[in-house]
Amino acid sequence: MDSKTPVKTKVLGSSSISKVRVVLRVRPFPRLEVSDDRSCVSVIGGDAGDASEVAVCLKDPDSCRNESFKLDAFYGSGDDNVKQIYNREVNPLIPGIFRGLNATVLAYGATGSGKTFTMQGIDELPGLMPLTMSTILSMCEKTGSRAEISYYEVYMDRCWDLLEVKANEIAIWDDKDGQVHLKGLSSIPVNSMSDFNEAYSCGVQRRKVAHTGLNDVSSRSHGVLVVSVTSEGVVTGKINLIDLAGNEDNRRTGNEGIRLQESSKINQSLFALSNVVYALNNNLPRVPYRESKLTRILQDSLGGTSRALMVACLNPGEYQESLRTVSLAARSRHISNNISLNPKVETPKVKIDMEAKLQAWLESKGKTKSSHRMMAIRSPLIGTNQTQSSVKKLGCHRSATTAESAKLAGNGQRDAFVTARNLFGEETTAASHLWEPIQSLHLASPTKDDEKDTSAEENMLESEAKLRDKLSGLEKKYTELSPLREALSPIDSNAKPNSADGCSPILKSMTPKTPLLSANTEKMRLEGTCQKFDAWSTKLKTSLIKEYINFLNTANREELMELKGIGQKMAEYIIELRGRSPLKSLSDLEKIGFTSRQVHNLFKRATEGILEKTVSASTTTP
Ligand SMILES: Nc1ncnc2c1ncn2[C@@H]1O[C@H](COP(=O)(O)OP(=O)(O)OP(=O)(O)O)[C@@H](O)[C@H]1O
Repeated sequence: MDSKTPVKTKVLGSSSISKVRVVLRVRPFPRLEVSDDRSCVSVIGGDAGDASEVAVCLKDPDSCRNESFKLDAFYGSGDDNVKQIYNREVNPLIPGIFRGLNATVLAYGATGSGKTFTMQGIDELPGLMPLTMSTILSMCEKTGSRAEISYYEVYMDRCWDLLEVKANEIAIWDDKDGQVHLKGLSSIPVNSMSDFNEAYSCGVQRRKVAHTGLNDVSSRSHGVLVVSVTSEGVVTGKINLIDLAGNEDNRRTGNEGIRLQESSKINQSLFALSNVVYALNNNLPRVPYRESKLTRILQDSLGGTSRALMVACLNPGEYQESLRTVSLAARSRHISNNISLNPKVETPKVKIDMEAKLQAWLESKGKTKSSHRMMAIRSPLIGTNQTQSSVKKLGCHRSATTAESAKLAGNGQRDAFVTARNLFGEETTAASHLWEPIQSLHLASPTKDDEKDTSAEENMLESEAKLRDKLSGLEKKYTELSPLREALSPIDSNAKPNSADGCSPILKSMTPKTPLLSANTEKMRLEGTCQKFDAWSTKLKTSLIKEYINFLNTANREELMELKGIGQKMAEYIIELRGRSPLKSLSDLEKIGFTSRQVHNLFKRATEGILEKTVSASTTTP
């Protein structure tokens, strides 16, 4: 974290806990309004400027009732308070965006409290949005990074792209890490402030505003400007700048018809926001993010992985509304976010480390690093047509007919196990060792998920057991020709059939009905064989996972849709997601809305499919 950043942060290993920072901004009274001493808000003990927190007092000028709240900073009604907020609160967040952190700045408050003035500003006094853009552009120049913007609004609980000429609704997806994905949201590169002003002002004009009894130009939607920083085509970090619509008391706005409907949607979404804050503050087991589009968007900023700054805006002449705003603001201040680097930044680092590890291992074994072999290890089938067709069959099994299976009988079995063949390669024993350093990387993800989700683990174990059983069956039938036999050759050489039925001891050891062998040496040999078989099964599983992921990364839309559980929308989203960053593990599927269990079931079905096909094909082989 930046040493200067005002965001309250506690470092915890690779991630850090950062509380939502909440500052108060008071707009001036309009010119003709009563004098400043009618202001309902004041700072207890004065504003020390650099104090770590301030106590704010809200006083009802009519009843003299007063209440105090603690916040992180106070910005009084001076003309330049937006610039001050920018310099002290927002500017320190920007370097983090270039290092892979995300941030959110949101203006919250009642209608007419100055949120749009704070975020958007006016020509003479630019708001936090243009000020942020300007700093990001100058940092891009220094670092060689690029900036892109997206701009959208949440109107009547639906999201609309503000940079598109034609109305374009966007869908929201969020993953298990709280990362929000907006499907179909456009983004445009910005190289200068004039690029920005051109695109942004068009967006501002499209945003819905209307005259109400409390504000001449009142926002009817929540507006979100996203500025992303990219380096070598990969998003490093981004900042969401959010101008919320204000809470409205409809006894005072005089809203009717569509204005009233808009107002009720605005109030509902802000109520959902207060429920989220309440749940987070009270450690409730369920945080109701899904109650509204607004809370889904804010998921990463409230209790998520992003740094967050709330600018609570007050109209000093509105006691009741100010009380409501400050009350929620003070509660939001206790929310902790678990700040971590954007995974898109972390991943290449891990990859490089693994390559280095593999290289070191090869050298220690006196083997030359052949680029050909390295490619085969990283992605056994990458770039070949065979890859696509063979892996595609993983998901096609349900529609495959017996006749098709029979047709596959000769080469079919080979095709079905192309995965295993490519995994183990020509030099089976040597290739198996090459996998050792990589195993930990690729198994890491499913294992971590398995810990979280025991049912998923059961599924996977069940799947693996079936896999073993079926492999054993095939081993019996295809001792001569089976590619699997080639793949399992080290086991074969150790475990010669020694029973009357000609089954290998491996099969006996895998079934509980098999009588125990009495001789100690035989038992040890058998145990060793079992261990090897287990190791090979695990490697095979790892290989299948890799192939499946490879397929998801390379298949076209139609091919993806042949996988059970993937419809057109999901296929399109996979293509869009992998365009930004290729899928690296099964758990990446959770980013597009699958639960951990669904991911495991999806893979399980595909694995069973390939084996079912092979077994049925095998029965027709003479
Ligand atoms: N610092 C300021 N100096 C001068 N005028 C201000 C200042 N802050 C806010 N205002 C004025 O107050 C009025 C209301 O502000 P604004 O539209 O930003 O409120 P809002 O909170 O966004 O309201 P809504 O939720 O209805 O959209 C505007 O006319 C704006 O120009």
